Amino acid sequence: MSRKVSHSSSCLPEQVMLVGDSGVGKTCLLVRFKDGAFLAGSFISTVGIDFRNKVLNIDGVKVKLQIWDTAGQERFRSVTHAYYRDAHALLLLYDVTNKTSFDNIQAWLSEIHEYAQQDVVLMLLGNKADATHDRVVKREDGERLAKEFGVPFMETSARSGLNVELAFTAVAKELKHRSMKDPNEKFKLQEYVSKEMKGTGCCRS
Ligand SMILES: Nc1nc2c(ncn2[C@@H]2O[C@H](COP(=O)(O)OP(=O)(O)OP(=O)(O)O)[C@@H](O)[C@H]2O)c(=O)[nH]1
Repeated sequence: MSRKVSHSSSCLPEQVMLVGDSGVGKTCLLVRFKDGAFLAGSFISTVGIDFRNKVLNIDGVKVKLQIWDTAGQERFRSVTHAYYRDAHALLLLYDVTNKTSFDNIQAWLSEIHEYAQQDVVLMLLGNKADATHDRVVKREDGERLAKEFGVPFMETSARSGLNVELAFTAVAKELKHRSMKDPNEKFKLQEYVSKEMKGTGCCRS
């Protein structure tokens, strides 16, 4: 995707899309990030696509994120396809308590390669890391898969807030650096994520 103008200076929003199977927690992750709350209770599936805006201050520069929450259900897949090409970043989620959602990541990646821009910023998130008793996908499995496909990875929890801010901030930093005119200023998303990431042990955020 060639974006010659600086989005930060032209105030155009950076478009970040949340994708993954139905029920992995895309809406909850967005609500946690936007409002700092967890949507507990009955699960209402997203219909089609929804979006929220949030402005982040990244190293003194305002970065506007327009975050699209897509429906994970198969029947809305054609709607989602239409939005891929305009996305600057994709957060691909699976649910650590749902093996099928993890097994489907390869299919999601194929879809992303087919429909999204070649240089789209991509990050893999293993959500519901708080659900220790129900966990069926180990963190190492997520790490292995991410390494295999060369994408940054972290576990998150919309319930506890673990790494939620970090996931969006990391993407915003990468997008900001890409839109800057100074090519000498390099930002390494993978390194930043590894440095800042919190584990799922005793010290959750
Ligand atoms: N324990 C736990 N439950 C979560 C977490 N995130 C979401 N959930 C629960 O998982 C269910 C589905 O969450 P949603 O955010 O609606 O899932 P979605 O991916 O947006 O689903 P679709 O809209 O159908 O694509 C809800 O019952 C949430 O309360 C989390 O981090 N931890």
